[in-house]
Amino acid sequence: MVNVGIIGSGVVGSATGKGFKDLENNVSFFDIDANRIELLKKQGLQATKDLKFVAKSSEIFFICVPTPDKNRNIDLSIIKSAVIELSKECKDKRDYFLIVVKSTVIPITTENIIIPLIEKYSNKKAGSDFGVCFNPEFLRETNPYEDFMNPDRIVIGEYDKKSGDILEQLYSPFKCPIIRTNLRTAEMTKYANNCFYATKISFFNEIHLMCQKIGIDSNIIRKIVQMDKFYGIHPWEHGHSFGGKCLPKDLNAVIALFNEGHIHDPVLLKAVRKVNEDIEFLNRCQINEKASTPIYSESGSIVKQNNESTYIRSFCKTTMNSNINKT
Ligand SMILES: NC(=O)C1=CN([C@@H]2O[C@H](COP(=O)(O)OP(=O)(O)OC[C@H]3O[C@@H](n4cnc5c(N)ncnc54)[C@H](O)[C@@H]3O)[C@@H](O)[C@H]2O)C=CC1
Ligand SMILES: CC(=O)N[C@@H]1[C@@H](OP(=O)(O)OP(=O)(O)OC[C@H]2O[C@@H](n3ccc(=O)[nH]c3=O)[C@H](O)[C@@H]2O)O[C@H](C(=O)O)[C@@H](O)[C@@H]1O
Repeated sequence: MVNVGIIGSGVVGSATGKGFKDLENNVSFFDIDANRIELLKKQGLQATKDLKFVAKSSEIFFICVPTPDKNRNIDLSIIKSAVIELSKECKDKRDYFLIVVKSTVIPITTENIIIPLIEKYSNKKAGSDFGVCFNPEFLRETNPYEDFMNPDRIVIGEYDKKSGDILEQLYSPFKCPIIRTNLRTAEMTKYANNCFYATKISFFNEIHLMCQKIGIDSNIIRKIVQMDKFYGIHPWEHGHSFGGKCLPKDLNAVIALFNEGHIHDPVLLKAVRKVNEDIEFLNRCQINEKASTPIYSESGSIVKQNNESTYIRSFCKTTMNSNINKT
């Protein structure tokens, strides 16, 4: 039995806390919204606006506060303030404690922002006085508790082995794979998961837009495509462009058909081709770097031969950036 504190008891915090409570842990919920607290109390749960009480009575904290969008970027102000307030209340803790970030944050937030804030406001030292994990949540709004209790996998990004061991122990009743990794990999995994989902939706919507104009039901296509055994699998290590006899030519053909026919500007498929060209170009640079042969710019002119790898890499980067700006 572990003493768990939930900081931010909304969709994720409530599901997380209820789940660990149902797994025989002692869970207290904290929130700044009195209505949220009342709702949880009515469900017979230990919920309070008293952060001092939660800080004192918990050994593992889950930070589940919002990280909303602000001008198409992440707003970290809420999580920063929540972490600061919790850290202040942890100043007097004598025993080791673990802080687990479940809120979705961009890579290296936990290392560069969260941990320094905890150390500053608690006067404690990461590693010796407290541990830190980033533990992305994959539940959906529609089934939060069921999704929390039945994850496909549990990802534990750990500051150090001790932090990861403690969190893995808490998750030991779960039967799914538990992946241990570093903090930034876990943070990025969450974004990759959601962005892949979003890409698939926009991909089939792009197919839909193209098909709609020529009388094809794209839902039939989706059903056939997802029968492919490779559908959900990414067959190889990243960093290699795709080639072969068919993928490049078929991509060009479908882009040309729908673009030139002014049926739909296939922006997503063009982006797929662009990424592939950039990867190809970067790899060519690196091969040239190794072979120290001249590099040819896209216009065909020889870029000044220079064996300085930093020069070659920065040339590739500049070229790629200028190309990206063109799209
Ligand atoms: N909703 C979802 O399906 C999922 C959300 N997430 C992520 O989890 C995080 C939380 O999202 P939700 O649970 O959906 O948000 P929510 O809005 O449902 O709940 C957040 C709770 O935090 C409380 N709160 C706000 N400021 C606070 C503070 N300073 N201290 C304590 N509590 C505070 C709010 O009153 C609210 O009750 C976000 O980063 C989100 O991206 C991750 C996976 C799934
Ligand atoms: C990759 C993935 O499945 N992400 C999940 C998603 O949860 P959420 O509840 O937002 O998922 P959802 O409601 O099924 O879909 C999100 C959006 O996508 C739309 N949607 C979904 C499926 C589909 O075929 N077409 C479509 O347009 C939905 O209408 C909705 O607007 O986002 C959650 C989150 O991070 O908030 C995340 O934890 C969940 O795992």
